[in-house]
Amino acid sequence: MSPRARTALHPHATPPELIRNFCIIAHIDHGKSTLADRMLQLTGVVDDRSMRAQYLDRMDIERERGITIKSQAVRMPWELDGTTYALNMIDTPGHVDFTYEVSRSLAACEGAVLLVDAAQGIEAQTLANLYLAMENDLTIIPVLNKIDLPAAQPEKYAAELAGLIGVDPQDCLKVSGKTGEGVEALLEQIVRQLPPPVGDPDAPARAMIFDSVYDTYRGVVTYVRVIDGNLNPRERIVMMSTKAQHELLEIGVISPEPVPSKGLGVGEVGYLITGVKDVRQSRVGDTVTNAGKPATKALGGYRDPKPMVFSGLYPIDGSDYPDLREALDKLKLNDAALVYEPETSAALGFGFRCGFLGLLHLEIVRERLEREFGLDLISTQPNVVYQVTMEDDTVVTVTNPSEFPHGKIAEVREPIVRATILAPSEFIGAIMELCQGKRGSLRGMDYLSEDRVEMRYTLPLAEIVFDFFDQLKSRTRGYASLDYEPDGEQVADLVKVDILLQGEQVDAFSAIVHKDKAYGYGVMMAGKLKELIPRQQFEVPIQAAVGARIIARENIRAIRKDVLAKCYGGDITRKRKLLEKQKEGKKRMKMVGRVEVPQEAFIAALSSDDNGAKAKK
Ligand SMILES: Nc1nc2c(ncn2[C@@H]2O[C@H](COP(=O)(O)OP(=O)(O)OP(=O)(O)O)[C@@H](O)[C@H]2O)c(=O)[nH]1
Repeated sequence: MSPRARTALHPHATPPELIRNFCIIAHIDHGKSTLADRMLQLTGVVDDRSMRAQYLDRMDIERERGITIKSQAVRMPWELDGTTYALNMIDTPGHVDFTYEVSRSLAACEGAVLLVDAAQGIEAQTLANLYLAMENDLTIIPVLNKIDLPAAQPEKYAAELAGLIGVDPQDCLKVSGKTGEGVEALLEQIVRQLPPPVGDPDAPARAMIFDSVYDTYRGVVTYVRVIDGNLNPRERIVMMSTKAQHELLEIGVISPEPVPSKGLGVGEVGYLITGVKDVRQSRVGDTVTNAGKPATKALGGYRDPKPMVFSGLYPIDGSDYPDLREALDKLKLNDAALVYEPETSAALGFGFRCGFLGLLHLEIVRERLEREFGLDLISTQPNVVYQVTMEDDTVVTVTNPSEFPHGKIAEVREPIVRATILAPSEFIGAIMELCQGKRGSLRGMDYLSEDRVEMRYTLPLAEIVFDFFDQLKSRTRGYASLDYEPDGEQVADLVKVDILLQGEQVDAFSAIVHKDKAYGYGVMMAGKLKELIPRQQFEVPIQAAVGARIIARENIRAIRKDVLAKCYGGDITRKRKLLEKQKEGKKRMKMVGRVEVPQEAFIAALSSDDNGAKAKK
């Protein structure tokens, strides 16, 4: 049956009692996307011929990295006892940076399949996602996955999982997303155990926007979940926060490609197209209603995500600045957690200071900007947000080291997180050592089973966002898992380290670091720049300074590069040509005071691979 024929089963909106909205939540790599693939196949939404692994991971980056970044909603028919139900599945990302996507998806569902790898057991994000689902009052179906693996211990982990959510171990379903074993039984339980959506079909329409994307041909495509009433093609709709009115050109469901329908009713999940090109018209979290019979009260909306890590993004070619602005506007539509505002840097020119949920988020945004919009970008050293209180009680919020105030500072506060680490108990010592080195303090520790512990720490965000996860993995041979959430701020001994070239400060290289690490940063940066900046016609000192105090120094020795040296005697045109060529080369240089710094030196000095700012996967 073609997708179109299937929706013809319900030419108008599907009655809510035949709808089940669910998501799959799990720790990263526990097999959500693979299970989703099997469901698409079993329900006939994707035929065997068109099937490819990770079907719903539509972005190239997702497929290459094998991770889910965006949530995806898809509708699948499933027959039970002679009745055909519409199952709306929302596939969600597992990485801690994308928890925001997960929480939005959860708000669109009545139930969650909690998936646990039967060879690994419960991990840190299993817990984090479970708590999110519980906060949203979702019905939870516990499922052990990968039972085909020889190392699987479904009985052991069923007991762990059952203990966690307070059910009988017998009630944990056992499946293999790879072989398909147990997946039909799971689909049946989704219909039986999850409650159908409730809403008032006769009330004015209210639909929640949970995602939107920009399509070059069709304009903005908005994904909604209908709470009350109906939305129908050709009627006029209103976005409640902006009061903007549009005509609904097309409305439909994703199954697995967009399929137009004759309307969406209570509990349904689908998409809207109004032909609008202005990306700001469709705000995630906004409520859509009918213009003819508008609702008076908007739905609750989502909590705005708070960016945790900031970095400057600059086009390598300064003339790409307007393109970068447009690209950010479009990307923002598909990534509500991204924030940005224009900034200028003496060294890098015009760019944007952008806020991200974490380093992986930064990496993904940068990669999407480069790939989807063809931009070449440079990103500056990432940093967290600091609150600086001056002695006269004024408070300065610092998202960029160059904003760090001069003058009399009373205290500097940095963000901290509440981290949960799950690991086999033999690694307790190694984990404690790592956390202490990162200025952490232990809040508590519990045994989940006799050989697995949960350790809870308070840690500075700045210590955790960079290489913490890599170090944790290497010290625990890959067995530990980590999750964290913001937990306020603390006073810390922080200083700003500046890098000076011949006495001139280079803003792009300044960093705010803990006092004990200032020296390390200064030596590292000065050493790196010495390698990267070519010799000039005079000696160039590179210094690292905290305030007026120099903490590290390197020297680039002088050289006199006389391009005319070889042109003895010689004719004047040849000389001119050589001088022209030298001028060309200079265009790609940035001047810092009298020092010429090649663009490549900035890129190399700030490249994340070298400064230890590698994102965790
Ligand atoms: N043996 C076996 N391997 C599986 C099974 N399900 C998934 N895998 C493998 O586990 C790995 C992770 O699977 P994914 O489906 O990509 O995991 P995910 O949870 O969607 O990952 P994220 O989207 O990044 O959160 C892949 O290598 C899969 O091939 C299973 O039932 N059995």
